[in-house]
Amino acid sequence: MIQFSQLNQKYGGTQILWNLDLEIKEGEVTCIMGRNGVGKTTLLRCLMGLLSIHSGDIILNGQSLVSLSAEARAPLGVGYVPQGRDIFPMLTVEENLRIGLPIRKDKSKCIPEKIYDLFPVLKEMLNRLGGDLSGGQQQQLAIARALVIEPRVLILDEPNEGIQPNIVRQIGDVILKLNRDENLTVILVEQKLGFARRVGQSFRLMEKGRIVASSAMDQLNDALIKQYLAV
Ligand SMILES: Nc1ncnc2c1ncn2[C@@H]1O[C@H](COP(=O)(O)OP(=O)(O)OP(=O)(O)O)[C@@H](O)[C@H]1O
Repeated sequence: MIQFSQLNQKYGGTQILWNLDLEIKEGEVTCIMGRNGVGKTTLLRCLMGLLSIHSGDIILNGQSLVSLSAEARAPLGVGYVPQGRDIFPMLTVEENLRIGLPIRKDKSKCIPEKIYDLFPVLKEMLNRLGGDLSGGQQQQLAIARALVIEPRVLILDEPNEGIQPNIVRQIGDVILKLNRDENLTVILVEQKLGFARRVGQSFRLMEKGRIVASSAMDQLNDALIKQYLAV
């Protein structure tokens, strides 16, 4: 579904991604894992068009994305929940959610009821400012906002950072439900091993801007954890 080929990315003179090859399979929850600073967020930002790449290609369902602007990528069915959530604190919950409506294929003017079924807490807080929500509620809002566009692939960058356990569980339930019921493809950058094992079907381990191991989640063994994840 998504293929990264020989991707190279640099911040100024500092190269972060090195000839990176990666395949994301349709209908799978793929966890991208690795220690801090190995380039996980950089990879996602390249996919979303928020960073330009030096060379290589990113192909979504047969279409190369690299010449497309960030604005042109979301309508292809890519929903993005960035690290740190990036909700609009001075807009209400409803206004945050409505941002995605123009991108929907059906051009609906209403937020689908499904969003509130997945995140009931948001329905109770529609008129509250985004900045007044708790961290966990903001994360749920960020995921809901990405789902409003009806993505075929949902990209989540460390959705559980700083979030209390009961909300982490709810976020996991939502990912599992959407994957099971709608065959949603999910790319999840995740540091928490337990969460990755619970929701992920496969993993990709990164080190120094390269993919160093890829397999089914049940193959993520102690040796790999020690080599590429333990701090
Ligand atoms: N805007 C920037 N300018 C220069 N270097 C940057 C910039 N953003 C990130 N980097 C560097 O690129 C490298 C990869 O960062 P990135 O955020 O992609 O890693 P990560 O694997 O997502 O880490 P973390 O788990 O801490 O979020 C790091 O060395 C970081 O310092």
